[in-house]
Amino acid sequence: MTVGSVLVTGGCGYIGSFTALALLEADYNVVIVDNLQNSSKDTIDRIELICGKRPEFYNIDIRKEEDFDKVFDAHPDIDSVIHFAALKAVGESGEIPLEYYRTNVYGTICLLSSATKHNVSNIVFSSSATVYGDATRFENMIPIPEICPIGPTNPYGRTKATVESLITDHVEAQRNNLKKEGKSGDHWNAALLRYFNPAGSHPSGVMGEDPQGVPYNLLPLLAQVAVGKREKLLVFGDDYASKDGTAIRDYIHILDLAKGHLVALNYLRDHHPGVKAWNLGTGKGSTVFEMIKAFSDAVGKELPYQVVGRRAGDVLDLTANPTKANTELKWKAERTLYDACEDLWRWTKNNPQGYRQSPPQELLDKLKEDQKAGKPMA
Ligand SMILES: O=c1ccn([C@@H]2O[C@H](COP(=O)(O)OP(=O)(O)O[C@H]3O[C@H](CO)[C@H](O)[C@H](O)[C@H]3O)[C@@H](O)[C@H]2O)c(=O)[nH]1
Repeated sequence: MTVGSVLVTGGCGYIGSFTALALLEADYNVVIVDNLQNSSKDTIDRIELICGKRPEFYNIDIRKEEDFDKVFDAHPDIDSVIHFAALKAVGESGEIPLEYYRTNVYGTICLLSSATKHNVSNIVFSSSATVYGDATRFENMIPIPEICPIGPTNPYGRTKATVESLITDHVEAQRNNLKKEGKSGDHWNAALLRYFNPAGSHPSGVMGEDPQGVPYNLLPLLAQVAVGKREKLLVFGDDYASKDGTAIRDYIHILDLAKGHLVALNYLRDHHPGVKAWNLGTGKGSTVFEMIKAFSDAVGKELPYQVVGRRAGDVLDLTANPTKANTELKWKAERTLYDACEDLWRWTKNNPQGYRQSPPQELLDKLKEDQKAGKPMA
């Protein structure tokens, strides 16, 4: 028995694949579209390995509305979409902003236009805490609540903020237009999920983040230092106004984040709230030095680093106030930073080539044992 069918754009990527897994485990049908530019199709096999169900997959370009049309035509049961597909490197977004707007903004226009033709009216959008920019410019806005005015500091963040407006305008227009026709527009809903820094891997060690090319996020880079692929971590600035001078982020375990998408989708389907923004974070900030220490502890050795200058576009503190999601969605991050570091290390040491090699037999045997014993994996 399935509870519904969901299109997951970018479903082979890090957060997308874990969300696809959470949806399948909650008995949703999942259809993934992904162009595999920064992800691997092997993700699909790992999802199936863990939950015994396989999402459908289409390799499409989200900048082509007709590609979406074909997928929706083939799956008339889809009524919801979770939209991850996007370019996401902050630094790169300053070098090729047109590509960022073309993929992130125009790609979303293609999605919404096609979705509308096919009566797909629940939209969960993968936004980012980046939309807030430097929240320390206001008084009392750390940890950051959703009412904090947005003000992204880089083109990537501005594409996310633009897409939030785009989705809001479209959903509100659909609701109003249907009302004018004397119909209910209540089935048009959107969740704008502003999440903080995703971290960690699946506890089984068979699924994790597998960035293609050079990673640019702190934890994947630290993981490369731990396995000797990189000599040391460069710490971008120790002159911030934090307790140790390094910048503060709210690191949230990937399984908690994936669950947040599931509960947001269920909330849209059950409560028809219109458009809502929710922060998905833990409410606890950690500095870069604290993260180096936490991951070094998980690895069991000191990881070398060198302090260099600040990275352009970085801000001092992005820590969530997750109260709104805690109360409205009844969702709370349950896993600790320690869990995230342990899980990331298990994934990294067992899969040094990411998805390009099979996981070690002992992990597969352990997974089977846990499944037989009915142990919940997520
Ligand atoms: O080699 C590195 C990489 C990062 N950092 C520092 O580590 C912290 C985290 O940096 P990440 O690049 O891992 O993450 P960001 O906070 O810059 O951005 C991430 O989290 C954001 C929300 O908080 C957005 O979601 C964004 O898409 C995502 O990449 C920052 O203070 C950064 O300066 C380093 O010191 N050295």
